[in-house]
Amino acid sequence: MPPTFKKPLDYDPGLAQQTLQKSYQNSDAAVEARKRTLLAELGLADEEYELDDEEEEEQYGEGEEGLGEGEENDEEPILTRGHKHTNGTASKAALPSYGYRDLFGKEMEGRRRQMIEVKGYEQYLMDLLNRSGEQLQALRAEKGLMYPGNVEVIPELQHELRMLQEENRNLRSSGARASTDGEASSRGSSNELAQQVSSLQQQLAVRDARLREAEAEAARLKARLAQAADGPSPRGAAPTAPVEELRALEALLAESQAALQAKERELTSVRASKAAAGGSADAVRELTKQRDDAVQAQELLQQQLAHARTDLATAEANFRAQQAAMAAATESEQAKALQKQMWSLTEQHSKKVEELEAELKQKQVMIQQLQATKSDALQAMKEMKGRMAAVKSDAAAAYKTQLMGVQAKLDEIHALREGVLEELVNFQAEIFSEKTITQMSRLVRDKEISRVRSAQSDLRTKMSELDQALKEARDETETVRQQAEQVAKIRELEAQGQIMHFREKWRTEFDKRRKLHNTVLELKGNIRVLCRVRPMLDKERGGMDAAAAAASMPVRCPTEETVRVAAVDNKAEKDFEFDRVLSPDEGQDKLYDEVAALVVSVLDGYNVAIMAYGQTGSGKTFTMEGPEGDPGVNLRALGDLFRLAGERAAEYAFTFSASVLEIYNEQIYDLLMNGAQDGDKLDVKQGPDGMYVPGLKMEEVKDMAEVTAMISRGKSNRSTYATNMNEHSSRSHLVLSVYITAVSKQSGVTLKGKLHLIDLAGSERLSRTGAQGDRLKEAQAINKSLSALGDVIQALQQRNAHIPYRNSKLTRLLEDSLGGNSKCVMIVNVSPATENVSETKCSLEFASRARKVELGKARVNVVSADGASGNGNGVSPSPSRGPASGRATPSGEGSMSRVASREQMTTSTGRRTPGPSGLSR
Ligand SMILES: Nc1ncnc2c1ncn2[C@@H]1O[C@H](COP(=O)(O)OP(=O)(O)OP(=O)(O)O)[C@@H](O)[C@H]1O
Repeated sequence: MPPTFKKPLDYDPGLAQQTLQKSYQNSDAAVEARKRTLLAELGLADEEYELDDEEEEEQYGEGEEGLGEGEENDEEPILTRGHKHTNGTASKAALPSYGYRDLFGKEMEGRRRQMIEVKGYEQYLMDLLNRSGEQLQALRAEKGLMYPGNVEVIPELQHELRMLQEENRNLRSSGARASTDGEASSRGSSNELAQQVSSLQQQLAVRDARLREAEAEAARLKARLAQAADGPSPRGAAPTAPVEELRALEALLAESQAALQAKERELTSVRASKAAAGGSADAVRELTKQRDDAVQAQELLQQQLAHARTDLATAEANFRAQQAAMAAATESEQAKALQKQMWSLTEQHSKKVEELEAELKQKQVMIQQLQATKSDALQAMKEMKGRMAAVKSDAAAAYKTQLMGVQAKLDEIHALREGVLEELVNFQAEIFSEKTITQMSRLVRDKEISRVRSAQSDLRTKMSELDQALKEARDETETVRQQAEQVAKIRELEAQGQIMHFREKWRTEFDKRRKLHNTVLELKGNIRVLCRVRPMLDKERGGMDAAAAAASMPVRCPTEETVRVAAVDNKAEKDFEFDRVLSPDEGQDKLYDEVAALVVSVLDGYNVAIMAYGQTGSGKTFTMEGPEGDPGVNLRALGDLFRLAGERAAEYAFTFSASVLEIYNEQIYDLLMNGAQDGDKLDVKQGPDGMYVPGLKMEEVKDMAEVTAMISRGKSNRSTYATNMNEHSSRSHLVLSVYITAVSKQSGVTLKGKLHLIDLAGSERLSRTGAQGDRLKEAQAINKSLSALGDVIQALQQRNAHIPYRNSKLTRLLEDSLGGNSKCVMIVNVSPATENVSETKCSLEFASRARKVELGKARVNVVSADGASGNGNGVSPSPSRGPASGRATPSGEGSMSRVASREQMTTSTGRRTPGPSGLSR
């Protein structure tokens, strides 16, 4: 009975068929050889038993049919017709019956076929195992050692196969033995044969059972392989319909095999019963027939199974093809989507390009139009210019011609008038001569009179004509004048463009000049010292005229930077050098010219102090205030500031405010406050914008009128509490302060400048005054503040770490004006009188020392648009705090370099003389 088996993966039917055929051939050859041997042993010629398969089949069929159909042929030997050397009738009767032999041959044939099938099946199994092994190796190589158990299964199967092969060999040998035994038993009884057949069938059953086990194992392996191959794949499951069909067929095959086994068992039992009953050939035949039918049915089933496997292989191939197609379809769909996207992008891009091109074209058209308009405008301008030039030249020519005509007419009229006048004169002469010489006849006289009257009438007519001509000429002149005005207006319009240009240029130049000027001042040093020698007063001349008095003055000004004090009281003549020395004949304007630049820098956000120093009567008040009609620094400075602020009004919004205070006996008085004040109450403090006096009245001023009114109010308040104004003014310091805020209209940046204009108290020495009581107290106070000023100047000069600003109200107030972020001018006023020479020398020495002070580079007080304070050079966040920033590094590089340059300048000119080191007054 052929074993049932399942189609392995990649089953090759061609190879199996080849193997099967080969096995058949080998088996056939072996069986044939055995047959021949048996026939030879039986004494039968080959020819007698020569049957081809077809004949044999036919004979068997007929025989079997015959066995099944007719009872009379029961004993007829099956191989009767094979005896060819005998005729039909004679041989049947003459030859012995060989029925067992035929039966044996048939059995042998059946066994032979089974063996062939088994051998083919073995081969197939080997093939299957080999392929499975290869697939397993490939899978293991691909997946790693995922199914190591398979490796163990294959050797087991191989071992089992070897066992089966061994059994087959045994079967063959037992078959051979059975043949031998059958030969022997052919001489004996059919029972033995039946037993042998039974035994063989049992063995076959055992073998089939094992084969089924092997097949089941192979199926299990195949399933695991299929699982290993399909399981991890995400593409989907293999088609199940052909597999199910295959399984159904296999099940059918198994049933048929079971049925076959049952038939065989039945046959065995029948044979056994036959043996027991003495044999029943009919029953055996019947069973044999049934078995053959079953075998045929099995073969049919196997064919169906093969078909099913083929279908399965086809389905699998289709499935793979479908998977590949699906993958390809997915890829092609993606490609299509991408292509679609690309097309859409390309379309969008093309649209955009088209839009841009259209826009570009529009722009080009616009540019062309604009160019055309521009060229038209240029052409029109050109034409206009030409026409204007023509009009101008025409007008000028016409004006000239008309003027010449008018002039000619006027000349003519003048000539006529001259003629008429001459005639009149002649006529009068004639009249008078007639009166005196002869008596004219009345008639002649009347005639002459009428003639004269006629002439007069003519003259009047001519005069009226001339008046008319003159009027016309005037009208023409007016017309020409109007035309000339029009031409002038046109010229003015033309010039305005140039004016704007020049104004801009001027502004740039102005800014440059201002910056350069500030730089020059900075390079010169921050305390500039000017010396002013006042003229001799009448009372000082001693009866001398101005020229003689000037010639006798002990104080001279040999150069613009030198003042010379003559030798007096056994002291040698001495020269003092200052930044500028103003001689007695130099007026207020010259002095102001020297400080004007510093005054202007207040508008740029600098702190500036201008102080007049000198003994009483030396001209300090004259310099700062000035007499009526000849204003001093104060009013000139304010006038200048208002004027410049007006000029810069386009760029900045300026605010002016001012205060007037007095320091008397070390107390501060607010001169803008009416009535008596307690001077102790006002003190100097340091605020965010620098030094200030809390409670001091600051008034906003908008013009010079307000300033003048404010100053005179201050003076008036001062005089109310000062019993003797002249003496009082000599013993107090007067400070006029101007605070300017400039907000840039462009950037919003605020500049804050402060100007102190100080008329100091008289600087004469205490010993010289001989004061006592209140006078002594006043003198001591003055001495204290001026001494403090001297100490501050000395400390600054020596670049001390500590500057004693707090020693007096004056120095405290000037702290941010004598500091590093300010500009300071000291005007030392001196008297030229001989009796004042000693004090003059003291003042000049004091001023010389002050001139050596280097305050460091001045800084602008800036408040940015967002309110943050700063300064021009970024040194200090609070520029007004002089001591904190300006002198924190008194020996800083900038300061040193400036000193060096100044001293170098002094050496090169050789005119500077170092003053005494002490500052005592
Ligand atoms: N440059 C000058 N030209 C003409 N006169 C002058 C000049 N300087 C001063 N004087 C006159 O000298 C006199 C004294 O001047 P002034 O009062 O200004 O001195 P002072 O230093 O202010 O005195 P005090 O300290 O007492 O105030 C005045 O009569 C003044 O007119």
